[in-house]
Amino acid sequence: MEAMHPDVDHILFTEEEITAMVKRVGAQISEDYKDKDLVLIAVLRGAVVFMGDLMRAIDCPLAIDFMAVSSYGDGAKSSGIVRIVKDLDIDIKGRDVLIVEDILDSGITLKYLIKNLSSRQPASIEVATFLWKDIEGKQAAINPKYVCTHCPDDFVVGYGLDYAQRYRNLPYVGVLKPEVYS
Ligand SMILES: O=P(O)(O)OC[C@H]1O[C@H](OP(=O)(O)OP(=O)(O)O)[C@H](O)[C@@H]1O
Ligand code: HPA
Ligand SMILES: [Mg+2]
Repeated sequence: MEAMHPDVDHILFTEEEITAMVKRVGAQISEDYKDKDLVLIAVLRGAVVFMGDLMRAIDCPLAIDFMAVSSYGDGAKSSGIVRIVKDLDIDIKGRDVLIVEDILDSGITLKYLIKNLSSRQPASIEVATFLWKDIEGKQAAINPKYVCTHCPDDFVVGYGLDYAQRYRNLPYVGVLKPEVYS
């Protein structure tokens, strides 16, 4: 295993653990969508790493597309305002949409996306998130159908997740040392 980054306090999920979790969720999705018209929509930029692994763990026909929204900017707290930076290229009307996210934290991003994408009349819409900070009272009422793992209420980085655009390339998920962002 590679050395831990000096800005990381401790590792939450190792590369090996992540591989196993993504395979498990991929198998579930393969079973549920084998007779459907699946479109995976990844939310840039954080979800790209999970998307790359998840799509290869799904064994049924699918299409992919990307949307870019941003609410955190370069900070460790959501601004509360979600901006669409890049919209979909494909039409999702009548198709089975699965939104692919790296993390469900306050829920502000997903709440906005579900509302926005639902208005385009997909046949179905569900969420697959790599991490879920399901802390009571913190979140908008969102129930992701597919979750790789739950996560404590700390600021985490790695496996696509950033702080000020850094650390996305770490192959594990770790808790960032508070002195790095405070
Ligand atoms: O549940 P929430 O509190 O809304 O937080 C989750 C969202 O925030 C992060 O994205 P960010 O806006 O930082 O953009 P990024 O994916 O480019 O890092 C993360 O990738 C999720 O999309
Ligand atoms: O804990 C987090 N880490 C990185 N990005 C995030 N976006 C929401 N929560 C987080
Ligand atoms: Mg981010």
